[in-house]
Amino acid sequence: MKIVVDENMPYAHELFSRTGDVVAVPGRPLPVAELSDAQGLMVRSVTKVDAALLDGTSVKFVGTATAGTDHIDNDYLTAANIAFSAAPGCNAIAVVEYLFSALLLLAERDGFQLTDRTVGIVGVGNVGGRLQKRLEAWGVRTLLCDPPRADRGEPGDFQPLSTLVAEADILTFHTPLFKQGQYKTLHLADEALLRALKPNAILINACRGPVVDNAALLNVLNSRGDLSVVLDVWEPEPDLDLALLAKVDIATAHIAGYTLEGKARGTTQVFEAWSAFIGQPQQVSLASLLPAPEFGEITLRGPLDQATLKRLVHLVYDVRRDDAPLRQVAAIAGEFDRLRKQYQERREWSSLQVNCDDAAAAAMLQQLGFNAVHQAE
Ligand SMILES: NC(=O)C1=CN([C@@H]2O[C@H](COP(=O)(O)OP(=O)(O)OC[C@H]3O[C@@H](n4cnc5c(N)ncnc54)[C@H](O)[C@@H]3O)[C@@H](O)[C@H]2O)C=CC1
Ligand SMILES: O=C(O)C(=O)[C@H](O)COP(=O)(O)O
Repeated sequence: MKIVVDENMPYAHELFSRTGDVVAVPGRPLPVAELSDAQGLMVRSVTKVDAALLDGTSVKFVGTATAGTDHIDNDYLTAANIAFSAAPGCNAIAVVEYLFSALLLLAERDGFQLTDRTVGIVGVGNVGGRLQKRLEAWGVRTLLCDPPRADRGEPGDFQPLSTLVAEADILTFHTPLFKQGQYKTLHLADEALLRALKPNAILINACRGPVVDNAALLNVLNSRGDLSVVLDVWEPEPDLDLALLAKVDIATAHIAGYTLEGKARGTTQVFEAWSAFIGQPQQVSLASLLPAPEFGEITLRGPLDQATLKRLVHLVYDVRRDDAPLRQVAAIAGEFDRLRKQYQERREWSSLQVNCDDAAAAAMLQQLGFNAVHQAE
């Protein structure tokens, strides 16, 4: 049995070779000839999976080790009787930790406390929901917009997008990319929305580039110097607009979800689905795959304020390490994807044990997702 996997998928060789012969390939462009005799195809978001890729091949199962699925033609897969599985939520923690790093940096630069700001979260699923919990644990007011969940009558104080635009100091997008339909998100942040943002607002997009109209954003930034912008995703990728990049406060190459844990979860989720599909169901323990982190344990003495939280967060991950390289190479063809393929290992906050002599600090850090322990002295 031949299984073709994206080479940017940690642990894929180790896991999938339990069930067949594994061939690792680049995802953009993917060498189509490898698929003619393959039964399984495991991709990431950079590979468009449709009739053009799969017609005439022997592929019977497609897995994507990603949360987003806008690169998958589901109608085609159903019609062609090809099974499909994604990895919902695999990298949600990574995206939330990316956002905290960015927000703590902007708060320090502009001299504000996050607890004095209102954060509007558009799309309250795996990412948005975790973001809400961690922000609220820190004492930050959130406003939530998720029309599909509101229409299903799910519990939650869901507001119209216009309310978030009017009231949020920070507006962050965590929706799928829907190009059409009742819940269309393509250019959800259009020129009118961007112009209506509050004075000194912060706009964040870490879901899919086209959810924010990038041409409109550049127009608005040319006339509104008060806005701050954090972009992890771009319209288009990989050839992003260099004029926009120059105007953005924090800019990264679609790596918000790139913790080792997040990627490994993605691989294990699709491996488990694949192994069930071929009738050899296997469960994988993430802990058995992951190496020890670079920083394993630290002691925090005294209480936890925003400045201390920022230092702690940045011990594990500081988004500036991904901003600078993008600015250096964005103009060079192929470099956006190279940055993503050769991504320096990054871990989640839970990989750091924080020993605290202050019980309240330990309790807070636990709520935020650190492995915090109260050790009375
Ligand atoms: N930058 C990165 O590295 C990453 C990006 N993503 C992107 O972020 C998106 C969200 O990720 P998850 O939270 O894991 O997905 P999810 O599917 O768990 O949550 C998405 C939420 O958006 C809501 N939604 C759908 N249409 C909406 C609309 N028109 N307005 C407001 N809300 C709407 C859904 O009801 C759902 O609650 C993914 O679809 C993916 O495209 C996800 C992970 C990593
Ligand atoms: O999971 C998603 O959705 C993402 O956006 C991924 O983090 C993107 O990573 P690649 O699949 O493009 O490597």
